[in-house]
Amino acid sequence: MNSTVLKTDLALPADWRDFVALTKPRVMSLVVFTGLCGLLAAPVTLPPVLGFTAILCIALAAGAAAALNQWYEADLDALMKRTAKRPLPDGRMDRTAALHFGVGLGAFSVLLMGLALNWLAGAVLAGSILFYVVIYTIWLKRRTPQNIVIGGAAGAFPPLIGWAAATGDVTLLPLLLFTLIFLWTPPHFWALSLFVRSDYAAAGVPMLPVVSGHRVTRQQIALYTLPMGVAAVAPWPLGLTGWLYGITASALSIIFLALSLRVLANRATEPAEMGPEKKLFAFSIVYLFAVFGALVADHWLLA
Ligand code: HEM
Ligand SMILES: CC(C)=CCC/C(C)=C/CC/C(C)=C/COP(=O)(O)OP(=O)(O)O
Repeated sequence: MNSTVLKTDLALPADWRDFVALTKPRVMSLVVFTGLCGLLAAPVTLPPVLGFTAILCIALAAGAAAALNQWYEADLDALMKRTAKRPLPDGRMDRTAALHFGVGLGAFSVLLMGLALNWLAGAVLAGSILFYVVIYTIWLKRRTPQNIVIGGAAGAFPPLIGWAAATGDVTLLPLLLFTLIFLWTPPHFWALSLFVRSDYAAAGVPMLPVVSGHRVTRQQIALYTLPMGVAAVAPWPLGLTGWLYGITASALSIIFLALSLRVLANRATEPAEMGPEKKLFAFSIVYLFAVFGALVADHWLLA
């Protein structure tokens, strides 16, 4: 954080809606869904109360990480159109409230996970909060265009945490699910960054399209999509899932690849209303919901 005077220094008392907004609930929905699928695809079925507690802990931890991210970067959020109306830059909440909320929620989620489920799940949950806040937000985001490649690992942990909560260990399938989200994050984010490039440029954030331009970003998107598809399909030939998952993941990965090739072929330097980048970004979200949904359907219907 720099020492710029922000509206947040003069903030009004926030109401509960501002605290909900601080948890980035729409992004959290996919984080929680992948965590739930990791838990439901595990070979151990938890009693419903424990399963619910584990998912609640993942949701609270993701909300805590989002709050701490916004506590640290209120100055950046104030400079970008997309984020200027968030509770801190808009002056509806002061930074200390966001910090206390984030630390409290994060500590509570980790303790509850450790005590109610197991400490492996608790430790990985703590690690993912710290990864997002310290490695991505504080260390890498303002320094390198590789910020989201490395920092994106934070968002890849939830299925592994769900699995660890159910079984107390981590095997090849949750590691492949981690790898899938890890490789999905760059195309997901770089597609979006191509059409909000001017926001990042105005805020001085070194995202790939700002530093290296459209062409390189589009090449990198296509480059990550290939191993992402391999990681998505791999559990099927390895015998870790059945045909239902395998066929769904293959079909969706082919569509993802086709959309990324359209992005690669695009030469436009101004964002279009429904250009290939917007389509790929929207599809990236549907893709992850559908692949993880298929994993659970496969496990429960074919097991
Ligand atoms: C470093 C990694 C990531 C970065 C930088 C990133 C960045 C973004 C950004 C900037 C948005 C625009 C929406 C907003 O204003 O909040 C977005 C949307 C979204 N992201 Fe990501 N993302 C990352 C990883 C993830 C992960 C791991 C997930 C879930 C597994 C995810 C799920 C979503 C969803 C569901 C949306 C749509 C939200 C909406 O409908 O408004 N993202 N992402
Ligand atoms: C369990 C647990 C702790 C999960 C964490 C999940 C996680 C790391 C999700 C990352 C998603 C996300 C919105 C990144 C935004 O980057 P940004 O902060 O640069 O986006 P912004 O520009 O919208 O603020």
